[in-house]
Amino acid sequence: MKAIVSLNSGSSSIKFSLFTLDAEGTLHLSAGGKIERIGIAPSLRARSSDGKTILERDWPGGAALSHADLLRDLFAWATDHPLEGQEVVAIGHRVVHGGTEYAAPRRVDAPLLDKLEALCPLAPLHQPHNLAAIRAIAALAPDLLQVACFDTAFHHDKPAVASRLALPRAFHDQGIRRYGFHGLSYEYIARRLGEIDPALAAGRVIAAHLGNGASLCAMRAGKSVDTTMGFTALDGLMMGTRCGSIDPGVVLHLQTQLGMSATEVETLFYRESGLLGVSGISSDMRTLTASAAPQAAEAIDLFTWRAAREVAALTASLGGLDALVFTAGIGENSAEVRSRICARLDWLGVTIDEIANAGDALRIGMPDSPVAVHVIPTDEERMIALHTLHVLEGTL
Ligand SMILES: Nc1ncnc2c1ncn2[C@@H]1O[C@H](COP(=O)(O)OP(=O)(O)O)[C@@H](O)[C@H]1O
Ligand SMILES: CC(=O)OP(=O)(O)O
Ligand SMILES: [Mg+2]
Repeated sequence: MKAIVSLNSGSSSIKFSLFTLDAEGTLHLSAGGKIERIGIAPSLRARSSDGKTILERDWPGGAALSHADLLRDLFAWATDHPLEGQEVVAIGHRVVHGGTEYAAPRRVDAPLLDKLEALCPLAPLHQPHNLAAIRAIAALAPDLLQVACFDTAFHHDKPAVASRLALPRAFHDQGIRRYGFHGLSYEYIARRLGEIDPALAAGRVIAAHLGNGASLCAMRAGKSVDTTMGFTALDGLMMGTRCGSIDPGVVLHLQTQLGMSATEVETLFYRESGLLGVSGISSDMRTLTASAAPQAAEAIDLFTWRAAREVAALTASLGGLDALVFTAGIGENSAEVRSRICARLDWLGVTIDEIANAGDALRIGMPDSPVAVHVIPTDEERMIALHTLHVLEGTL
């Protein structure tokens, strides 16, 4: 049976899925897994579609292991365990930055890789891992179709006003503009909400992708009209290790007054800030919600305050709000974070049923809440597989 593999390298995780293709060309999940807590204490778990664990592994003392190290181990395991009766015909990848040029999934070739390589400085926590995985697979299986699916693509056609920075025009013209990320996740959420509640999906929706990277997307009729991330995945919300939006005067001060180099500022903003920097304890929300330290509470407070504030800002972009959807690692699993964000949005008509919320139910809004509130698990891997299938079929 033909199969498609999806690979999604996030900032703290590597997620992967195997989908088989039936005679009608429909995808069926066969197995999936993730390596999580990369940079802290990586662990891997993969399950078959019936929920059985097929692979479990820890890397004790593995905080220093990079995405590349862990991918190497994963590929070594995959090579030692060939799939019986399944022929992988394509591998789809999440590639975080597609720049101005790539607004749709693309078959990978050498010129494309060179163009994407040039975007690495704009996504240092992601793009290098995304491309390293593509190159590693190309070395193992040079004839295998590989497809790049861009996080930026979903936002490509958002209104001009949500794409422009208030800089002289020449900077915009050379690509210094607001792109937006987590697009595969938002595309999936838009589709899924369309299945769950088509009328709601046709309205004004804010999706909150709260993972190690975190952003919001304002959608009207399933299309992105605004988003909190911009030129890079550093903008917008406070994240696991990223500061999110920051007064540009701080950058100038760090460099001119504190003598920090550009590389030091990059490390500070991408890797040492956010939940990790404010708490001084961890970038991982599970650790912080379990901690009694006041610094952990302060980090969570700042995270939820920022998220609520940005929901209000995106509500202005939409001219009102019909639904708020939580997704990704924190959004799907942390009732406490959802509750604290929604409590700050009570005035906007976001009122939740705490019992449904505590149970991670699909619908957590009060029945009479003016704004519907949902928890929808994202599935970037399925979106990648669907795009890869379209490229395979030549329909893209
Ligand atoms: N049960 C949980 N409660 C609170 N936070 C959780 C839970 N499960 C996962 N998370 C958080 O989700 C974040 C990782 O999200 P994820 O979407 O997997 O990351 P990535 O951005 O790397 O794809 C971490 O902060 C983790 O602590
Ligand atoms: C774009 C981004 O921040 O992705 P992730 O959430 O996987 O880190
Ligand atoms: Mg992610």
